[in-house]
Amino acid sequence: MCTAVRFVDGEDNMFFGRNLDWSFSYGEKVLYTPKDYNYQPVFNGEDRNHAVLGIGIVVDDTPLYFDCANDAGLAVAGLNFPGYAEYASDSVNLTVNVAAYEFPLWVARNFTSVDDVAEALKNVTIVAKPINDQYPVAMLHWIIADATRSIVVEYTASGMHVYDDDIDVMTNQPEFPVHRANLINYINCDPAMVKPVKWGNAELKPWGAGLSSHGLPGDPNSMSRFVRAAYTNAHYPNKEGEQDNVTRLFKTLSSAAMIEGMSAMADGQYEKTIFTSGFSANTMTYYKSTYDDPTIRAYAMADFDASSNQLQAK
Ligand SMILES: C[C@H](CCC(=O)NCCS(=O)(=O)O)[C@H]1CC[C@H]2[C@@H]3[C@H](O)C[C@@H]4C[C@H](O)CC[C@]4(C)[C@H]3C[C@H](O)[C@]12C
Repeated sequence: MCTAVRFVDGEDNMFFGRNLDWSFSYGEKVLYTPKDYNYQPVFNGEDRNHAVLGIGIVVDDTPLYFDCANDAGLAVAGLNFPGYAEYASDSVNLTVNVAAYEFPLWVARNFTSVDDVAEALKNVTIVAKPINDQYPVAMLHWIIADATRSIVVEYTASGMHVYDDDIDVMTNQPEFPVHRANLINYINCDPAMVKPVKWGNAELKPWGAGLSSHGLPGDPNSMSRFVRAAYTNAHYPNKEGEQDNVTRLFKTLSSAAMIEGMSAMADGQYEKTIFTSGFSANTMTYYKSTYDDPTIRAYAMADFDASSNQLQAK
């Protein structure tokens, strides 16, 4: 399972991040695509040359991003959506065709705001074309975020769906509107300290903090993680400065992280949070920690060679 969140600090700097929950790593690294990299979209997509920084692998000299952000502060992450995602089997005339594997790169190379992406998506076909035989098409949906808002993009049998994500969270199946509606089941949850009550002659006193959020789901399934991440993200107090906001980002994501042994996949392998990654538009920096190395490491866009035309990995 995967979880993504977005928030802004008091000065409207966006922070965006995700947990990548899976049973194995693909050997992903922090990957920088300079503006002069020769990106050739597979179909008729454009390249407007924004520099891109994120997490991914390089296949056939193409950066395949799991999540990334660009030099304009626009970020995108792909999360599993099997059983619901259904891309077009071939390109469609008179539309902009984007292969599923290049979708995050196409978004980050071309746009400066969520509004611009949402407008462009009105005429986009996402095509089920694998990059090669080794990597089958991944069935995903995406969250796209900037300093103003986030959207969720789902391409299903009924075509393109773009949802305004006013809760700034995404996980996996089912569709975004189901997650959004399910939150109503938890509107009783609240961080306030519960006051003592009387039931008849008995005085009942809380035995500590936390009772008012009783019922918040603690299990790792996708709908429960959505509720938990939404609750944590919405109630975390505003913070000032880079360090406290990066802490906020990683702590919020840790509330929905998967611990090895909690949940097995169909093949019997346990899912775990392989890595947590995040982007600060405040300092244009990517951050990453892994399951085995929880140290949060920083990768500033400025530390890569912007004048090169070569992909750079760290
Ligand atoms: C497995 C990852 C999603 C994690 C997730 O959402 N887990 C949920 C588990 S569950 O189903 O809900 O149980 C996804 C996110 C991004 C994906 C990768 C990116 O899309 C980039 C390429 C795309 C290629 O088509 C396949 C390899 C790949 C390298 C993908 C492998 C895998 O599908 C990734 C890594």
